Amino acid sequence: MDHSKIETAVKMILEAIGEDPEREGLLDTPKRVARMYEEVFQGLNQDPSEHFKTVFGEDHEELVLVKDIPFYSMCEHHLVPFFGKAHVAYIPKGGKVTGLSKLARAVEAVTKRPQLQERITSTIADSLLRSLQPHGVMVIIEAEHMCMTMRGVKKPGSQTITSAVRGIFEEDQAARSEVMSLIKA
Ligand SMILES: Nc1nc2c(ncn2[C@@H]2O[C@H](COP(=O)(O)OP(=O)(O)OP(=O)(O)O)[C@@H](O)[C@H]2O)c(=O)[nH]1
Ligand SMILES: [Zn+2]
Repeated sequence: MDHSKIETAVKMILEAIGEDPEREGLLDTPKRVARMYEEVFQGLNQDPSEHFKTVFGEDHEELVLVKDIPFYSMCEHHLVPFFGKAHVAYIPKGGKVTGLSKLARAVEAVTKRPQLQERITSTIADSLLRSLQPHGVMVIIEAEHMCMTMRGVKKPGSQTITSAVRGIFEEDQAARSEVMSLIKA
């Protein structure tokens, strides 16, 4: 990541809003923001599928759900945070299960970029589907968008829920309901 470019840009924004980038409290701000962007955008060069290379041979062809995975992302329209919880469910096939933490690692890789909630949801689902070829995948994300709470339409507390449903979950209403009730439990 080009830190000096970020620093120059942040200094220009501070000047543009009528601040004095040379005052004591702001002197190190461009450097801090560059370090912060390095951290919050660290998923940009990551492929979530990389995490699904850890595969165990386990004869479990029933639901696996990791729920309440906290995440923070940045809305690509306003570059302000949106954050919430991701729930990732799949039904393994052919004895291929992945490490549970890898589901959370995939969420990290996909959320730490300028993003849209819909794209996060479908990217995780499609990546899991391609990597493990399971019977089905279901990803649900619930989030609060700060561009809708602290500015603009100003609706604090509003939640956006997105889902991506693949494979067996597309036809099987009971399987979808099982996931939904476990998420709510
Ligand atoms: N679909 C989708 N929209 C998002 C997401 N994050 C932010 N947005 C929306 O992106 C839209 C951008 O709309 P614009 O009209 O181009 O920008 P704006 O004038 O700042 O819009 P307002 O937020 O309505 O003030 C807004 O409606 C946001 O709520 C997201 O993850 N998914
Ligand atoms: Zn936004």
